[in-house]
Amino acid sequence: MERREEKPTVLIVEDDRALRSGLRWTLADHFHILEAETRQEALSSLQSERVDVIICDLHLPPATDSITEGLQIVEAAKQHRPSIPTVVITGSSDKRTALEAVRYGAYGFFEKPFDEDEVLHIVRQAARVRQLEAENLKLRSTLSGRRGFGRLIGSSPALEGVIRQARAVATTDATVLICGESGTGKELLACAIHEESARAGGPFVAVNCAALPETLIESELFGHERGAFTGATHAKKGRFELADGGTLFLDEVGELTPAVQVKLLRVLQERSFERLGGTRTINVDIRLIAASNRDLEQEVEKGNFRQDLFYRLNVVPLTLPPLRERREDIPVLASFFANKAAHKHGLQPPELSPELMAALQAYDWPGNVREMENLMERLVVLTRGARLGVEFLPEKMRSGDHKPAPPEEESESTLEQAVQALKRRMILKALEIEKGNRGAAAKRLGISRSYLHRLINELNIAESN
Ligand SMILES: Nc1ncnc2c1ncn2[C@@H]1O[C@H](COP(=O)(O)OP(=O)(O)OP(=O)(O)O)[C@@H](O)[C@H]1O
Repeated sequence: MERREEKPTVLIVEDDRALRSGLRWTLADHFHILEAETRQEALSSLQSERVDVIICDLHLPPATDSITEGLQIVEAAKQHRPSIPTVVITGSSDKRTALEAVRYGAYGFFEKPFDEDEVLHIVRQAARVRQLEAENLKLRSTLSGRRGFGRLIGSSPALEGVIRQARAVATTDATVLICGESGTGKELLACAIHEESARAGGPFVAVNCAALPETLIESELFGHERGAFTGATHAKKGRFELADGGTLFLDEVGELTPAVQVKLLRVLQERSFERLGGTRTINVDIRLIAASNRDLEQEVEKGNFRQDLFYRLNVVPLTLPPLRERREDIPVLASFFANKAAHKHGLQPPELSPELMAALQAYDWPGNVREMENLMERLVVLTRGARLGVEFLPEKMRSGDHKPAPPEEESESTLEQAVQALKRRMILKALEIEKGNRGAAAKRLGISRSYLHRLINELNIAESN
């Protein structure tokens, strides 16, 4: 398998072709170069490729007269771990915009027409910062001893039972299927299995099958050749190729369309595939871990999921229980996430009051550990104090009687809260009508499947099967 040489990768996001090629020419000796013309193309590269530095024009189509497209790229780059430094390109009379971008989190800027030495210098510095941050992160996770199964906080018999089984399977190459409600830690467990396996030195590539638009899934998974479809301006590796030598984690595998299920089955049988629009057979050496928050056996019975594929995936089944079925883990998780949030926001680790602990213990956690993580961060940020109490808890948790919840619009006081409550209700209704099928629910709501997926995560919506 061909491997990219170890130069840092710079993604140039610029719709002006001449400027782009000038930058490529300036940087190509020292960096591996990727190019994009729009925000969408840039975000897709960020998902599928390792990018170390982004150079980005703030004025990108379709909104070339504003800087919103560029700022959204700066924002997306900040979300990566470690974050990806962005260097923005500005016009000569545009210094205020550049400073605004820096305030927004951009690493630096340069003006057009650009000076080659200056660009090379700033991009080198940005790449160095990224490298240092990556080393720092690695060091921190080694020092805190949280690698592999050590990342999973909790000591309930239920969690320990799953970890025991996972430990046994980690040393093998067997395909694993992890089931559990949304937010129970399926991806974290998959990553831990990878880190404890002989493949730990290879990549761990996670794909959320529900978050990818239906039209893109095949090319995201298997890659495509140049010209394979309109807009395929260059060849691209799929996630299977990117995971070569490591582990591929297919999250929400129950969301795959029948056509992709067939193709996946073939790949699992033969360990080889062709890119979209290609004829060359590509062989990969991967370990597959799949996950689903739906009961796949039921999906097979309903005819939504191929039985042969289910058997291929379900070699070693692991089930992560919901948080309400392992309440012993709640206190330690709450303290862990409170400390983590405090560290992130530069605050002292807070103490958790007994009233808060009692409320956390009594709650049912429909969004599981993810909901807990988000809540603790919110409490830490709002309280900014040495002791976390119940004053900033959502009403439904403070009363201790959260079942059944009151109609949310009535209990929400701001417009934003009411809108969120309405979104949540409509999404739950659509999912119920479509029996949990996210594609159909998205269609019913008139939004894309990936947007629906984002909303489900943002609003901590727990789906029932
Ligand atoms: N036992 C745990 N200890 C520490 N952190 C945890 C634990 N379980 C889950 N988390 C954290 O909770 C969040 C949600 O976990 P994760 O993304 O692995 O859930 P998931 O089951 O894959 O969710 P989804 O089905 O929605 O993709 C992550 O930030 C993860 O690190």
